[in-house]
Amino acid sequence: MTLVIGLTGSIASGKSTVSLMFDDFQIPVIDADKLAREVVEPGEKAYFDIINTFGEDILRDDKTLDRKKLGSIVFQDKEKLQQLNNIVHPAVRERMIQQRDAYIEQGVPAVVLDIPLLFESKLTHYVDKTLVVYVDEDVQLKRLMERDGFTEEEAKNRINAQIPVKEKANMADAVIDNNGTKFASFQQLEQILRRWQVI
Ligand SMILES: CC(C)(COP(=O)(O)OP(=O)(O)OC[C@H]1O[C@@H](n2cnc3c(N)ncnc32)[C@H](O)[C@@H]1O)[C@@H](O)C(=O)NCCC(=O)NCCS
Ligand SMILES: Nc1ncnc2c1ncn2[C@@H]1O[C@H](COP(=O)(O)OP(=O)(O)OP(=O)(O)O)[C@@H](O)[C@H]1O
Repeated sequence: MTLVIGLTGSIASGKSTVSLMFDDFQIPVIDADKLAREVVEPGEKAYFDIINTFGEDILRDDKTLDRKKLGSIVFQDKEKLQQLNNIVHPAVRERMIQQRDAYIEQGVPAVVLDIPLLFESKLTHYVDKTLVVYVDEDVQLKRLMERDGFTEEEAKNRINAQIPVKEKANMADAVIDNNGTKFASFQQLEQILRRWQVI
């Protein structure tokens, strides 16, 4: 039996940081952000749908998507964000399910679906257990501004496009408190995986 773990959090709460730690336990990770980048590469259906909806202005000189520009449009306009989600999400889900099922078929003990919008998009039925990477809001804001060079307003727009991470923590089967060091988070992950009997 394969345990399917849904890993989530809020923007810059530390999902990617924790997702790398699964490597130490030989547990594979399927990354929704990565798939969302693949499905909008030039030539893909979602790429053309995005140009039809948002215009050629959101392309860079080399015809790839200008993600910063598209982000600054959709994160200040809920309707436009919804339009983008409607284009990108179906293609991401299809690839995610295909990959999840291939791992289940191989009989691995556990597989992780790293999905930022696991709760927002009501995808919890894709997984057996939910794991939330939590940080306090002030730490989240600081790490986001530092990592992406956003102003406070830009960072808050992105944070506000998701359910507050505190609420997600309340809905989760397990929570990693990522306010401390990365090593402290690693130790919490190890304990959770032992409790779930996958290591
Ligand atoms: C708007 C886009 C082009 C901005 O790209 P950018 O490279 O700056 O950010 P990236 O994709 O790496 O996402 C960073 C983080 O932003 C947050 N985020 C991304 N998309 C969304 C969204 N639709 N709603 C809320 N938060 C989001 C997530 O926490 C994600 O981890 C891009 O995020 C996108 O195409 N989003 C729509 C697809 C989507 O929902 N992806 C998330 C997982 S399926
Ligand atoms: N415990 C920690 N201590 C210090 N810095 C951390 C810690 N965890 C994560 N960070 C840093 O905070 C930033 C956000 O972390 P990360 O990129 O893992 O978040 P994320 O949830 O994957 O973000 P996104 O939703 O944008 O994909 C990164 O710069 C990362 O190096």
